[in-house]
Amino acid sequence: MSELSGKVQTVLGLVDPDQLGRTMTHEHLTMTFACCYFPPPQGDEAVAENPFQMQHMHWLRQNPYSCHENLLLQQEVPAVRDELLAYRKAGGGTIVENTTTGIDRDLPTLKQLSKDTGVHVIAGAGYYVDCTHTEATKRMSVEKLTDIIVSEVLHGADGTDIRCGVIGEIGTGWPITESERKVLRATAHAQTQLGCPVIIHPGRNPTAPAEVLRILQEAGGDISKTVMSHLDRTIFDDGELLEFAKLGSYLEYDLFGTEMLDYPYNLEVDMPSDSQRVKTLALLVKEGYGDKVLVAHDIHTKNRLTKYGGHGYSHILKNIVPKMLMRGISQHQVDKILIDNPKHWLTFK
Ligand SMILES: CC(=O)NCCS(=O)(=O)O
Repeated sequence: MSELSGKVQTVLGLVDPDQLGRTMTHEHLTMTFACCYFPPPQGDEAVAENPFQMQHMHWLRQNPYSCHENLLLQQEVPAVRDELLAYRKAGGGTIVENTTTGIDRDLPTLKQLSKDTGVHVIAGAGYYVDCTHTEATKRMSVEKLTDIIVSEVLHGADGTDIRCGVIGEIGTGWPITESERKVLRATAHAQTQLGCPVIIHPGRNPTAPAEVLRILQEAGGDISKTVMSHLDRTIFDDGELLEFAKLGSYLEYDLFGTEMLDYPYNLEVDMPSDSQRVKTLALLVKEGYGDKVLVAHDIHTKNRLTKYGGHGYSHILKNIVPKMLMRGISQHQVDKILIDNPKHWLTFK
């Protein structure tokens, strides 16, 4: 039996799963999202150049990806440290930091943030979406990719001895590219060796999540230990959602706090409000999927930090939990979503 078995691996080492407490399973503390810059609407170029003023905050919420500076979360380490202290005060215990290769993972900073704040931080192994894969990555065999991912968990990543505790977020687009398929197969092979948690960023099409699970399953992956992220911007029809839920992965609503009229990466998408997200969680619980639901904010741009008038990492604990209770989700069920489900997912087999 490996030393990881029955434990959770944080950036500060192995911990007992009962120590995690309330857990956000999909956040970023330091990363760059420059890969996904989207040009501003015509006529808004001047605002986009200089957006961090009070009168531009609404614009920034509507167009977060159209300002280069907004995509550089890695410049905000002191603000993130303050946010983590506030998160602890609000009752938070753990954050899964989903930054993988391609969007500037910074393990020494994650380790320091965890030491400074007492929040458990779990880092992600593997690769983000195709446009961030280097030519060298694209040329690698599945076996080579598997070895790298396994080593990031067992020995440390990016030339450090800081070890990752999950694989992901593994990035996929729509359609899924050949390079992304190889990374998915490598993810499944690494998961088979390690018995570890996996988390997926699906493409923006309602059929993308099921297709990813199919590829993972064919390569031997453990779907019951895999999280499907970003369902709030991916599957909109309740019937389709319940069909997808039958496949057995964790179901993650991780864009809490995001309000935007036009979702630039897919204009077909109507981004739900937080109230609509809570309604969907209540549906999943009622239909018997309460032990599969996970939640987070997926903070990946500056404007979502409280420093810039955003909701911050404590929004779910402070505002969404009361709303969940008001909409008939029991305290017992809330505790499952925030404590028990993350704990079971994050514990190595
Ligand atoms: C960092 C990341 O991948 N966030 C997801 C943004 S998306 O617009 O929901 O795809």
